[in-house]
Amino acid sequence: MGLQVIKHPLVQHKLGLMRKSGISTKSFRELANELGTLLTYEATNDFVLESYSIESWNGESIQAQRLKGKKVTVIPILRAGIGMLDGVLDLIPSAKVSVVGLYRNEETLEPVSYFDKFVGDIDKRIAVVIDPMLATGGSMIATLDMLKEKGCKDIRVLVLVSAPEGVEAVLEKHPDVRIYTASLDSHLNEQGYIVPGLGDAGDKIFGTR
Ligand SMILES: O=P(O)(O)OC[C@H]1O[C@H](OP(=O)(O)OP(=O)(O)O)[C@H](O)[C@@H]1O
Ligand SMILES: O=c1cc[nH]c(=O)[nH]1
Ligand SMILES: [Mg+2]
Repeated sequence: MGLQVIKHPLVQHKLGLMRKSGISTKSFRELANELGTLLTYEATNDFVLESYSIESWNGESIQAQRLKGKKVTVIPILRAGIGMLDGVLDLIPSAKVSVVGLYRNEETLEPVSYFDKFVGDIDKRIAVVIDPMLATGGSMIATLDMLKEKGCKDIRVLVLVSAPEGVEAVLEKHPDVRIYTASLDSHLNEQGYIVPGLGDAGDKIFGTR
């Protein structure tokens, strides 16, 4: 399905604000959620509708539209994914939340799993994975492997900033997944950080830097 870079002016403006050095935890958190909302808007534009009858304000019976079909589970990758969660739930308030806990080993850059909790009917839901950063792709691939093992078929990934190396790795292993991102950045540095990137998104959201 591939990669979609969301070029919307509001997305690009907010991402620019997030890249500034010295940004406060409060501002970084607010912008991560706002971008979570905007990426959700784009990633749901093919959701299926059905018509149904309602009685309108003047007593007439009219046709309205409502969402039909599969429900959603949102999967934040801990910790940093939590920073986008409220923004996503603003648009899909009835979504169930599954959680994947992973951190990246600083030397090997390999993902280390420490927690997961999935909703029971996850195989019947559209899965929306959220994480601000897609760097080597290791954390995302590990998450997608878990979701596929649980039977997920329709999986969408929302990331604020992605690196070409990570996107290529994810799509090579999981070509059926759709990735929505605010930016495809230049490259990874020697420590595996995205350039120009955002720095350590988890630390900035939780104030641990
Ligand atoms: O594509 P990758 O090379 O796997 O790197 C990306 C991962 O690294 C960051 O998490 P981190 O390990 O810093 O954990 P945190 O969210 O707890 O800070 C980020 O939020 C992604 O989950
Ligand atoms: O640039 C990066 C890479 C991984 N994790 C981050 O938080 N930032
Ligand atoms: Mg981190």
